[in-house]
Amino acid sequence: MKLFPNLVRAVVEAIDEIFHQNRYADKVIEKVLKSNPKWGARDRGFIAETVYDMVRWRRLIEYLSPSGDLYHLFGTYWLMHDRTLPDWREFKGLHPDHISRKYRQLDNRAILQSIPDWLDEMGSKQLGEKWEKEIDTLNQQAEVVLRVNTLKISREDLRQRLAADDIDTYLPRGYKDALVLAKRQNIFQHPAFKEGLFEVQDASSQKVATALDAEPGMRVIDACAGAGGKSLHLAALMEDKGRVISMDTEAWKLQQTKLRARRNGISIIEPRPIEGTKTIKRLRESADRLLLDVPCSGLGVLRRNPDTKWKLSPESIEKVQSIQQDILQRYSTMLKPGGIMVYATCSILPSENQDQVNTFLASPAGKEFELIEDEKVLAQESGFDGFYIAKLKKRASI
Ligand SMILES: C[S@@+](CC[C@H](N)C(=O)[O-])C[C@H]1O[C@@H](n2cnc3c(N)ncnc32)[C@H](O)[C@@H]1O
Repeated sequence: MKLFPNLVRAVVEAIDEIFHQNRYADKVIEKVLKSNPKWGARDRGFIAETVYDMVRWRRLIEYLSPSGDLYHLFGTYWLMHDRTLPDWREFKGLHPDHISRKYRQLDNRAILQSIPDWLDEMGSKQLGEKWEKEIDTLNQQAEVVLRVNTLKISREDLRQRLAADDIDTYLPRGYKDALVLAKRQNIFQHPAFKEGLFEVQDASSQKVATALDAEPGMRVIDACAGAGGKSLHLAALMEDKGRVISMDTEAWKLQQTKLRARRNGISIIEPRPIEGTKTIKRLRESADRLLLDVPCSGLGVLRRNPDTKWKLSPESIEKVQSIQQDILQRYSTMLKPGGIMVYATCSILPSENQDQVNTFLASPAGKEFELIEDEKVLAQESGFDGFYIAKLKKRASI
């Protein structure tokens, strides 16, 4: 594979901002790609994938590199993939045999898997023998999964429409609205996206709305709706009949939900920002179905957001866990007696998942609830993102 100086420069500049100025990888990549509209799809793909992969393998690269020089870091990354480096002045001082010897002698799992020590300890403590394979899987690149908007098109028809443009997809077993792209590409450019025929949503994430068993005509609250991925899915499952109240403390995210609903041809979504405790109290016992897709560490979606590894800390995880319990305690009051509530995270840590549900069930706020079932979705077993989905029922009043 030939390296082009301008593309390597773009990668190195992006890495500088992400590693040294602590900026978010997706934002930096977006800015870099915008800076040169002449780059074609292959160049863009090279820059984006190389930057993400270097972010993913940051700790290992820094360990193996002879120095912290950005070109040395890039060259080390390149050599780690058994590729050869061109004879550029910037790569002087890099020796493939030194790097491979250092790699062969390495037996520290946290460095090999390119994660902080505290994360390796936490994962191993909470997931036991499943941890090693899980972190290994979470270090691989994710596939691109589409959720077909069944309000507008069937899965088979969308598949054919994409195939006509040489976009091959496969049908993953057990996910009835999902299509997986055979090859990674920027699918947002396709006209079918602009027509609202699909959304990009991982297969594990597609299980969340399905777990609510929402029916047309019901009143559903999605209490942590964000940009609305699950609200859109819920509205499609409800055939755009009834009401989906999409709430979030970040009102700007709900603007996205609104735009996406329009593109999807959905009319039943009502965005409602959470302005304080009153917003919740006003909706007491008003929902047939309640989704709590709570903020979490995001450890189940590391394949998609590799820089999460470097942004998290034991303290930030502890903080998000207290928000999760607070949401369970206060928001569960919005469910009608006899209704169903789903608690979901994109984390694989029991402390954010079943432990939270058990704490809730043992508390006064949880005494009306019973756990119907829960699913601990590990990336190593599903082949998709790591998730947790618990389905609870509130006893009907007598
Ligand atoms: C996992 S994300 C939601 C993703 C979204 N459901 C989707 O499918 O696209 C969690 C969301 O919870 C929101 N959030 C954080 N604290 C909250 C709180 N106390 N009440 C409600 N939402 C909150 C965040 O702004 C974020 O959008």
